[in-house]
Amino acid sequence: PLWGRRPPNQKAMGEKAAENGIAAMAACYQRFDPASYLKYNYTPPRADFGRDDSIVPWKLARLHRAFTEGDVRGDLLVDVGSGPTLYQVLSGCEVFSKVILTDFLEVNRQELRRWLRDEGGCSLDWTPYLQYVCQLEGRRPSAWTEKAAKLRQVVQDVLPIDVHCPQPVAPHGLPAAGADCLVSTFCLESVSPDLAAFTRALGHVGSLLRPGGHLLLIGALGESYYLGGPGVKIPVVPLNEAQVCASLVESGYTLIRLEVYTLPQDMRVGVDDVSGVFFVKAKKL
Ligand SMILES: C[S@@+](CC[C@H](N)C(=O)[O-])C[C@H]1O[C@@H](n2cnc3c(N)ncnc32)[C@H](O)[C@@H]1O
Ligand SMILES: O=S(=O)(c1ccc2c(c1)CN[C@@H](CF)C2)N1CCSCC1
Repeated sequence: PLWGRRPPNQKAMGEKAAENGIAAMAACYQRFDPASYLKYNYTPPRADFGRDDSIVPWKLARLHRAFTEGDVRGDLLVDVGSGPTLYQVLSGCEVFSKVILTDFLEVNRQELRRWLRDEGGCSLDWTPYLQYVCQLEGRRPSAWTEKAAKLRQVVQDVLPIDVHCPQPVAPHGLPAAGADCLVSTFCLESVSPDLAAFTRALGHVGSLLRPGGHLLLIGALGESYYLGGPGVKIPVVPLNEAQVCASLVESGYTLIRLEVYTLPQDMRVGVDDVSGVFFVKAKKL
């Protein structure tokens, strides 16, 4: 009889709801299409190297500065939730002797491996990105071929990852000492059903980082959805700066710098409802 049953445990109900939200998110990602995603976000007008107010120069310049201003050092850089993109490690590959790329989906890991093997058939030509970062480094743009070779040389592996697992990467996938630096772009808020899950995921990825290591985090502000393919609407947890800062502190990081970019109207092209982009440099306590 109902009156004889133990009242449902609030904690168990909360955990079940969290599991359901994460499972629903994973189901969305089964329809993610790398080629469409790259086209929506990494070709003009969003990826316009000729515009001073373009998001691309803004992001690449912040990554370049963060990797080269002297406090970030070590051997191993891990990119969390790489997707099918490489721009996020173009500066880091000059600073770290080992880079590990990661993603939840095999289709994205395959896209990355296609570029790394230089076999052709990639969905996007990264040359403009390589050339731009070479210029940031004071090199001539034609040095992009050397940078491409450098990146292919330092990438050690492309591993599966699930940021909702307390141990996001399989045992022995990474050295026991952890990574010296993590970079993650547009991942955590795009795979978490709510703010609590985003904060937990931040803590989980922190377990991959050695104490004193750095986290470079780029993400969307005020975004509630994006298109991961034609008709593939993926929910995003809308964040503001204060929530990003609070989640970092709650997950054991100390904030070094947070910068915000506000998307010009003509870059709001219907593939998402993002209003801004944040760049965070933080350190694991
Ligand atoms: C919006 S994309 C970001 C891709 C890339 N980092 C960028 O800057 O464009 C989000 C990525 O998170 C990955 N992802 C989905 N669920 C995940 C999970 N549970 N753990 C880690 N990554 C996940 C997706 O496969 C996708 O590649
Ligand atoms: O900042 S972007 O405009 C950008 C890049 C990627 C994303 C968004 C925005 C917003 N939706 C995210 C969904 F997860 C993915 N950008 C696109 C051009 S290259 C640099 C990054």
